Amino acid sequence: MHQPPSAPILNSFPSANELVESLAAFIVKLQKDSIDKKGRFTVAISGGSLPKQLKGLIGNASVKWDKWQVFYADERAVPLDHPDSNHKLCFDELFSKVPIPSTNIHTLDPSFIEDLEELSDHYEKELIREFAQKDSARFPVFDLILLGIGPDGHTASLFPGHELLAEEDRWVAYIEDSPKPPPKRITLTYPVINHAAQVAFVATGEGKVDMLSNILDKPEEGLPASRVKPVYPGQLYWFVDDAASAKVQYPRTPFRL
Ligand SMILES: O=C(O)[C@H](O)[C@@H](O)[C@H](O)[C@H](O)COP(=O)(O)O
Repeated sequence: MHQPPSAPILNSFPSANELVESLAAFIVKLQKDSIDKKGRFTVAISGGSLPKQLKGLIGNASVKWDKWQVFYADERAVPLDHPDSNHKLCFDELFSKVPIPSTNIHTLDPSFIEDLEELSDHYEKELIREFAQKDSARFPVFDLILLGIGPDGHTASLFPGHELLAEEDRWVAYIEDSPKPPPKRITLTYPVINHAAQVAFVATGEGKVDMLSNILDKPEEGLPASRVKPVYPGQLYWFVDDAASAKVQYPRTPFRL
């Protein structure tokens, strides 16, 4: 019998520093468990303010960068050195500052950016290469997917009311009309996000306060971020600061590893 998804775990921190340090400790622990079990750690990362929140990993001797396989939860259809590129953002904020082999970072193929169908198919094949022969599951099982939330409740490039919310089959899909610029993007789909072993949202600042309480206290509204419900035994975590969670009624859990 199928178990229902576990309830999200909400960790709220009084300061930005405590959040950054706790998030790094959480990631290092998941990394160790994954490497002990499978010899690798598969992570998907989105853009926005998230890469900056990962600075607790820089200079951290416990991080085994050569065992990481990094994908982007969503990416903009632009060259890799374009100011809108999530890869450029992550590279500037994190990957240029740590000893990760460049072959462990799975970027989109910039030669396909004019053709979104090709671009997303190609990225899906990149995932298949990493996951399909190693795991026999229908969908890839990322060890960790790290996501942000937008002011309209979007996450990755899954926007309210968009047909991509109903995607049940593809691993990677494209969007040509993103309400957040730039309009052309590719994104992991819900089946992939919801098959991850762990998913963590990171959201900080009072600008997120109303949206955070909508997502956590009114999941029945079906905002894109509320639809992130990893299938059992997957677990969803929230790493937020007290400014962002000020209006949330949903119970907080004291942070522990
Ligand atoms: O490429 C993107 O646009 C992002 O992946 C997007 O989903 C982002 O994570 C949210 O919009 C939150 O952005 P902030 O953290 O900047 O608020």
